[in-house]
Amino acid sequence: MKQLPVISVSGLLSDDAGVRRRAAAALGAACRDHGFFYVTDHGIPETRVNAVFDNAHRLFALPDEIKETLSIKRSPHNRGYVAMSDEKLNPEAGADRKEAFNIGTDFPEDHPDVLAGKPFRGVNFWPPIDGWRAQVLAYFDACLELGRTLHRGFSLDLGLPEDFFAQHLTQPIATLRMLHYPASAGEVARADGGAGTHTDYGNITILATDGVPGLEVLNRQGEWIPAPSLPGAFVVNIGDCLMRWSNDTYVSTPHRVRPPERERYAVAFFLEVNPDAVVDPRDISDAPPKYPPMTCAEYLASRLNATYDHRRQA
Ligand SMILES: O=C(O)CCC(=O)C(=O)O
Ligand SMILES: [Fe+2]
Repeated sequence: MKQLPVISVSGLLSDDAGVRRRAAAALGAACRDHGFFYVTDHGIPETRVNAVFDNAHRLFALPDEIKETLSIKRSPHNRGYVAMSDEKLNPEAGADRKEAFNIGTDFPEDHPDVLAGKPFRGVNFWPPIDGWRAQVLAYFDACLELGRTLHRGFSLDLGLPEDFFAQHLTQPIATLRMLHYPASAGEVARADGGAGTHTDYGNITILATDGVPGLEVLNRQGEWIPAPSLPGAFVVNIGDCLMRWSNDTYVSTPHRVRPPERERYAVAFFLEVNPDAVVDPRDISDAPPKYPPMTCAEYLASRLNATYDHRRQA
């Protein structure tokens, strides 16, 4: 494979069960064979995607003092601003040359789960920019809907009841993450200096990138192939949580971001499932389970703790 497969999701929305089943089989083949693919016909308007990039530009242009008031170090719930070099996606390689901003599933301050301090159930931090919150949440909701549609396809493909994942996606852990990579300015740097080689942690990631190259994916032959942005398409990849759940039927695939020649922006939507959902390979596979059952929140916390110094110190 030299190029990621392209999967149209329109068939997953058909009223005809046969059409849905065929669309799910094509999706499932991409999840088994590659774990990384483009998704087209997803129904999210270009204006919505453009608006979120515009808001990412406005956010990262804020002065450092303001971004620091929104720091992820003030949130036990993985929300807020991650400063340049504060993250190591590949802990063995060193710090990533990028800054990021995380928005989680939006809860009010007085929500019972927030008051109880449940993991990943916190308030978001909002930058002081007009219209920002509403536009970003609209994009968040659109990605969540697409994520639910894809999970209906996974259920069908995996031979489960079509609503198997829906019950675990009522109030999932989900993170919309804006990313900004500075121009490498011609320095010789690590091939994965923008984002260290890693697999994603959750069930799926829905990624939009601007036209600047940088993302690369490790194919089954062990070669790094570029994953350039394709107009109108998202890049979707399987994360480790769904790989575990499916007992390795679906695969999460290593990827990295090269330090880009020009500054680069990307917006990733990481979709997990409800925090208390038990991720148990026996739900999906009859083969001997390769992983013990774990809740989604436990699994995600274990992965984030390995990525951020501030979480281990807390
Ligand atoms: O910037 C990108 O294209 C990908 C970023 C990524 O892989 C991640 O944040 O998990
Ligand atoms: Fe990633």
